[in-house]
Amino acid sequence: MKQLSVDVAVIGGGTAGLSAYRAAKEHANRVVMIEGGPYGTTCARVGCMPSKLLIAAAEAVHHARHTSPFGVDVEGDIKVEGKRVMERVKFERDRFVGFVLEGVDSIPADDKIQGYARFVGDHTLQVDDHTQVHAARIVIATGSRPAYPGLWDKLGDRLLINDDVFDWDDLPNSVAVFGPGVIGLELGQAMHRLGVNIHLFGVGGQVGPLTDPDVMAYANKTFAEEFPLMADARVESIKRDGDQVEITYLDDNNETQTIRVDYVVAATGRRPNVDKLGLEKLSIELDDRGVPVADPLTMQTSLEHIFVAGDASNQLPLLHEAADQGRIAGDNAGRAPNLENGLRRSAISVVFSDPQIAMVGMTYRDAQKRLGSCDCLITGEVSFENQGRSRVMLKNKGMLRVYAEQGTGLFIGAEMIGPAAEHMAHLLAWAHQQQMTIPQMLDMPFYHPVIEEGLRTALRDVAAKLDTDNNCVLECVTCQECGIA
Ligand SMILES: Cc1cc2nc3c(=O)[nH]c(=O)nc-3n(C[C@H](O)[C@H](O)[C@H](O)COP(=O)(O)OP(=O)(O)OC[C@H]3O[C@@H](n4cnc5c(N)ncnc54)[C@H](O)[C@@H]3O)c2cc1C
Ligand SMILES: NC(=O)c1ccc[n+]([C@@H]2O[C@H](COP(=O)([O-])OP(=O)(O)OC[C@H]3O[C@@H](n4cnc5c(N)ncnc54)[C@H](O)[C@@H]3O)[C@@H](O)[C@H]2O)c1
Repeated sequence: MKQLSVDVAVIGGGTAGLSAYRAAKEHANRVVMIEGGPYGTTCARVGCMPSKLLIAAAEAVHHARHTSPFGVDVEGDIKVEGKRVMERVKFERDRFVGFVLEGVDSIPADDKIQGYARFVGDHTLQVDDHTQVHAARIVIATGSRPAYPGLWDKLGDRLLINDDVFDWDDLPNSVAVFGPGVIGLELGQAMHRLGVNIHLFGVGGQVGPLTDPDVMAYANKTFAEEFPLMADARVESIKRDGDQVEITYLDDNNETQTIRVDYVVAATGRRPNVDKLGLEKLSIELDDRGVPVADPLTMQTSLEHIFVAGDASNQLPLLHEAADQGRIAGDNAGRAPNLENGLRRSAISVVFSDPQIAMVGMTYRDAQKRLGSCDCLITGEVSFENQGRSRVMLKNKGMLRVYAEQGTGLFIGAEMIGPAAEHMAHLLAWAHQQQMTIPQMLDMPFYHPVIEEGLRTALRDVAAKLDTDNNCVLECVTCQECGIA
């Protein structure tokens, strides 16, 4: 057994791990990064990038099929060649992975250990059966993996996760996607537009990551008009039938329907990879998902020498968060015991569906919890259905709701589905991080004719409800009865 003593060991060589390794190296002499699987990061290999490549192909065919309302007819059949679609997805994906691998190659060989690590002591990691690493500080950056009901394993090779989709050589005929969350919506809609016969099944009516019931209802209706989406599906059975899967469910009219599909894609959420790390051997505080609880500003856990970052932290499983958290965790693991608070940015998330979905700052659910009970939450909204520029471009589907604090007028969050949501979300996230008020946001320039004029309408709507003499927030935050002391 090889024995190594190091200042910092980083478990995981994904986005968070690479970021942590680089940050720790700024302060500590001996830093190692332990990676059990392939290098290249989840984002580039099987996440953000290949999913957006598939979506780009779907957008191309969708545009080609929807020129007629502009008075433009495309002659002849619009053909999707699945093999060429997947060739481009994989070619471009490999290019992105290649850039990551170049970065990994530039790390000295002595700093990289191949194998899966697990704790065998507070400061000791066992890597496969070949190396023991004794580390003064440790960063857990092990990412996450798809989570789905174990019973589905009986579907064998007909059950797929996102990783498998991006390895297809051709597009299949039919797919049932379970989980209309972020991955399910993005992949499901893209496959549908590329000609795959899809059914998307959810539970409890949840669509995307939204928490605002009005925006969620709009999203549900919009996507269900385009392809079969059962957000509250009553699935009675899922069984393998030869090379297909047979699914029986009750439709909205309570009638039994049976479909046969080539594949089931499980997009039912992801779980942090912390369950096989031997954490039970440590006296570390865990949350209800078994994830080490960490201070979001330092990423330090309840054990002062252990830090956590990226999807493994169960905070915000997004790429830019993984990079930020990795930097903070690595920096502090390197400089310990002199920790520094890192920069945590305003929350922003985007679903690359069409229309796009985006959320900024506090969710509606959290805003309601914090301010709703004492009537201090004011909201404004806009529909994009008659919004000038959106209508010009025939992108006039969607709604945006903004949330603010009564009295102060502080902008606290927004949820939306609509055109250019990725860009609007950035404007809003920047305003949120600058702690701007609704009147300050309305003082900013708005060009004409742009989709952002819709945002201005929503801001004016909330501004009309703002009463700056009202000190209800002050009363609310000290209100013992409503539990917000
Ligand atoms: C289909 C899909 C689309 C997505 N799209 C977006 C998007 O558009 N925008 C966005 O912001 N986010 C997106 N995400 C989320 C984003 O990809 C993740 O938040 C991000 O990649 C997480 O990075 P990470 O470093 O935490 O994990 P990873 O990159 O997964 O790295 C973790 C690494 O740890 C290794 N590992 C695990 N256990 C051990 C162990 N015991 N020992 C050693 N090594 C170990 C793994 O092999 C892995 O390489 C998407 C995710 C998916 C699945
Ligand atoms: N554009 C992006 O930024 C992007 C894209 C993809 C993934 N991601 C990240 O990856 C994470 C995981 O994505 P995800 O889509 O797997 O998770 P998710 O939590 O967004 O969605 C899971 C969905 O599956 C549903 N579900 C759970 N069990 C089910 C069952 N048995 N049958 C049917 N539906 C079921 C849930 O109700 C939920 O709607 C996201 O939270 C996000 O952070 C981000």
